[in-house]
Amino acid sequence: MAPNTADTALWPAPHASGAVDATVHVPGSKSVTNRALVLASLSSEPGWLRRPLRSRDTLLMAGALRAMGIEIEEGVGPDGTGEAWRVLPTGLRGPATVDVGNAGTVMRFLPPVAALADGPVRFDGDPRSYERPLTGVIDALRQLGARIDDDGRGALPLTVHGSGALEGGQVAIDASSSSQFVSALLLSGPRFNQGVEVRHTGSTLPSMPHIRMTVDMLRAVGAQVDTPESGGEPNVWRVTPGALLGRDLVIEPDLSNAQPFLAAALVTGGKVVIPDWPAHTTQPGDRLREIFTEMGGSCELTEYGLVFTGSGSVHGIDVDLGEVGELTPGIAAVAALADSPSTLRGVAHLRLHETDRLAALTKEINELGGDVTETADGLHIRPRRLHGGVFHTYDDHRMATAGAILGLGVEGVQIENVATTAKTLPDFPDLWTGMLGA
Ligand SMILES: O=C(O)C1=C[C@@H](OP(=O)(O)O)[C@@H](O)[C@H](O)C1
Ligand SMILES: C=C(OP(=O)(O)O)C(=O)O
Repeated sequence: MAPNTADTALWPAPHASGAVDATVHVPGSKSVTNRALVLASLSSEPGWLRRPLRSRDTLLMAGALRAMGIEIEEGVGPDGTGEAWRVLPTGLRGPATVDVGNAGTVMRFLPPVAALADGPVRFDGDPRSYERPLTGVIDALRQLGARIDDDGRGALPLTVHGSGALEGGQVAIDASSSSQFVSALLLSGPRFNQGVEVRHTGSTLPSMPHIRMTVDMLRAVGAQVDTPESGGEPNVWRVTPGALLGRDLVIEPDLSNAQPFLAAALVTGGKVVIPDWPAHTTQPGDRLREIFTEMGGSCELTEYGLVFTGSGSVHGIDVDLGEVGELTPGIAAVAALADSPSTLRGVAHLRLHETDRLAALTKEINELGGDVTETADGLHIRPRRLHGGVFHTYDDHRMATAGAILGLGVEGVQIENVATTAKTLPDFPDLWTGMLGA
């Protein structure tokens, strides 16, 4: 299937002439929006998503659920303000065809949903989606009673032969390559006849905050979930079968997409305010308050939102990003502009993200004159004086935003295919130039 139209045009990344001082309204969270769409589709009553993210990944999720018979009406919310989507769950139908694009959430969260449809559901996507791991989901669904046709590689393309119900029960998987395997099975678990018990058998498990997000959102729609943190066995999650409630959910801003704007305050010694930063959240981007403070900034969480201020100095950091891997490209970009070296650890699984992010960051920063080396599970970054040049993005939204951060401090950086930010943040170029007052 054809990838998202690649835009090979070069976008001159704006160079900051001084300290930024801006308020940036960041659109809704990809991870929350796509979980909310799945849960609302599996509910026994209609629900609302308010301030959903409208981006390639969330529109692919909505399109896929619609293909399986769910009605999703896009409009304004019950109180007449702001965008809201109304989800009307109906029986899940096949035959259907799902385009996952390169969305991990779509390719992992929907095969379990498809197992509940009453006919075959064919999954296909961008060329990169064929390379991203899916074994945990495919093997688990087979153990739980589903029939799946694939080409034996444990990846897309594939067809799930839904039979209207799935027995469910106990399953053991290795989710060391993606936390999304665990989230996928838990999200549909309440609708399996016996619910589901997922046991992770691998030695590491990335992105724990995203698994907590899954558990919290399941509980918010009435599911009963037992977790290692609630006194259960380590690495075991249990979801009891039961009906899910329709909710009226306000989607939080995407804190990982707030990262480039916070980085702008940090590298220019300026100030950026992100309204509606949640006081409590499972989003991994919340760790930026601590990480970017250690790198030289300071922040204050007010009722209005997060106020983040750079000091004019940017320091290197030695940090394990295993829990918050999607923050790595932005942290690497800041680290390349710092006054001391950095070591980013715990992120070997990033080699299987939108692109091999460790290889891509190393190559692209070094081509601007940087000194980055790959380690077994991360990056060493020794800041050097950088120069302008083309920053390739490999259809990876976070490579594009990382390049924009570098451009603030380095004149003449040109980002290839900035349009790839549409995966999770279609407004990025306008928000960025707006922040800079251009
Ligand atoms: O469940 C989610 O919404 C996500 C989980 C993480 O995936 P991995 O565990 O595969 O890194 C994260 O990197 C991705 O951006 C979103
Ligand atoms: C890894 C990411 O996305 P996906 O949901 O496609 O895995 C990401 O957004 O950084």
